[in-house]
Amino acid sequence: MTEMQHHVENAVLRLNAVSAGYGSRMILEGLSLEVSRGEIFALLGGNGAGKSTTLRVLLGFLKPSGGEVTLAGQDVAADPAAARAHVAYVAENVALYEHLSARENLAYLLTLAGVAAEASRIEGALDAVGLDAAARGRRLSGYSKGMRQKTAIALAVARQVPVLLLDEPTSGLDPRAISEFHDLLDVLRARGTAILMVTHDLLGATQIADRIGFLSQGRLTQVADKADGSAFDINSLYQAYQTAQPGQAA
Ligand SMILES: Nc1ncnc2c1ncn2[C@@H]1O[C@H](COP(=O)(O)OP(=O)(O)OP(=O)(O)O)[C@@H](O)[C@H]1O
Repeated sequence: MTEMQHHVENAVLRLNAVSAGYGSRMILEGLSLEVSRGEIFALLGGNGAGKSTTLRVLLGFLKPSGGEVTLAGQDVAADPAAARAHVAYVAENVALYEHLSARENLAYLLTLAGVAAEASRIEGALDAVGLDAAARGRRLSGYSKGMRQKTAIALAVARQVPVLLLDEPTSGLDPRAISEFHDLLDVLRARGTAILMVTHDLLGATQIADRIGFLSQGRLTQVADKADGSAFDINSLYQAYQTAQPGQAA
């Protein structure tokens, strides 16, 4: 297999020259971005840069006016429901059932997703995310934000989806919860999950991401790759971030 083929086959999440917007207002203008198996891509950009719009396009809720979007090889525009079967999306404010326990949430949501809700699958997923065993039978209404997030990610683990989309996952988490969250992302990366994480946390991104991209005016203006050590220096990235946001405070 050639280098090029290898790259394309490993790209589980792929946006190719995507343009999308609302009415006549274009937000994404020829955005190309790929995330491979076992890769964490952090997407940064100022308010209104189009990060959430990118997630909406990936989830098939906003149809691009140009370009292609594929998840695990499935064209999103051709069959959004089929594409969504390959992806788990964890919003900033995790949407789960407050009156149900973590176990009950998983059992219910797995059933809705058409996945067998066996106890062993549920416990295995809750083990993988490190949710305290004593809390698993308690209602979510008493959970911290970090525990809710673990529960939401456990659903992704139990569904065995190849793609995970995270929207500002560390906002509102304390340093210890952020560190646990990063450990969890490490586990998912090792399992081969392709992770796209929208964040404002540049420091956290340098700690956990393999690549960091800056979105500005509907395009990726900079992509830093951890494999190139110097490119992951926080100071130069901060400057790149500022440059990517003309007229905006970072
Ligand atoms: N449903 C909508 N209809 C019209 N315009 C919208 C809609 N949703 C978002 N926009 C506009 O699209 C632009 C990009 O929004 P988007 O939410 O993608 O930005 P973002 O990068 O996620 O920003 P933030 O960091 O503030 O969450 C913004 O100017 C926003 O006002």
